[in-house]
Amino acid sequence: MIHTCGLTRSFRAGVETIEAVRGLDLDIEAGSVVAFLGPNGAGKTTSLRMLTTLLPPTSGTAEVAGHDVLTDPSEVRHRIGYLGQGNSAGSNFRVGDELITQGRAYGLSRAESRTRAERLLTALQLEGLTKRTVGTLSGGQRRRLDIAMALVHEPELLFLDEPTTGLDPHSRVGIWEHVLRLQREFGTTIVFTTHYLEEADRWARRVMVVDHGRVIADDSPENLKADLAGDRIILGTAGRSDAERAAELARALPTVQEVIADGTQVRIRTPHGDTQLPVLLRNLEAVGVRAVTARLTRPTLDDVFLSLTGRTLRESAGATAHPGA
Ligand SMILES: Nc1ncnc2c1ncn2[C@@H]1O[C@H](COP(=O)(O)OP(=O)(O)OP(=O)(O)O)[C@@H](O)[C@H]1O
Repeated sequence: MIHTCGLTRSFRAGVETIEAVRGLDLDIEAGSVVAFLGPNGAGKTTSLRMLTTLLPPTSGTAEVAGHDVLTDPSEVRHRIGYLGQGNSAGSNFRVGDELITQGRAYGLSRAESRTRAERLLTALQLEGLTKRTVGTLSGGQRRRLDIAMALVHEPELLFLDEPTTGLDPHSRVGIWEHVLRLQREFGTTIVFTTHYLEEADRWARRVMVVDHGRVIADDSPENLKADLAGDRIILGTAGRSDAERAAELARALPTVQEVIADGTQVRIRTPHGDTQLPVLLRNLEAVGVRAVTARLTRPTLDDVFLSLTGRTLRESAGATAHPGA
């Protein structure tokens, strides 16, 4: 559905050249749900804008929904839906009319536009608001209308740039449930950007971690967390010598990534904490060492970002990426 090769975009800002996207190579299959996750300025929006034909690349190629973004932009646009950051429909129109007009703009007949508008309003639970003017909607309702607008021409591929930023947690979950239901129903490919780690983790099947214009990791959230961060087991023991003995036994376990004995505590990093913890407890018991406490914590995508870059995404928030070279 998306194939890019060496996609690059730089901007000139005075004497400075900002390399916003540096050689993006992508292969995204139809029906995927893919998240671009990265700090401010990482190049997520610039990537989406190139893929949606809104911004020409400096170099490289991109084929989206079977068409080249540079030589066939209108074919691409007919096949995709795009929800930009902070989009919002005009405020004086009624919700239903707004959607019908959008359908007409895509060349649908009035009857077809109306049918699709009704179906989308129902799917996005906006049917009770058809006659309301857009300006009276809440933030979450307005964002759902924006999504309906991006879907009215039944695109094969939907790009969502920070679809839930600024919404309350309840509305955020609601929006994702709607989008993913549509995805299941129509097989739409979804590509989205987000700052919310938990959204990428929960809703995407594939996460591309972006930093300084490059993809630095690309896998399912589960694999990223297991391979790059690992679970943490924290054992409390009755004394230092018990902790040292426990650390020795932990190091002997297969696939353990890191073991630190710190006073009476032992911290263990492993990709399979849930299966390693009972084994470790059994091994401890066999040598007469008692764990006073045992805790298993699962990693987050922020732990993944930390292990890749030495920074947390939260630390990076607000920093604009101008890496220089
Ligand atoms: N029109 C422009 N002119 C100059 N620099 C730009 C322009 N658009 C983007 N940039 C720069 O390119 C880099 C990447 O920006 P981009 O908006 O793609 O990042 P992002 O990952 O989407 O960030 P955010 O999460 O804050 O939206 C940043 O350093 C940004 O300042």
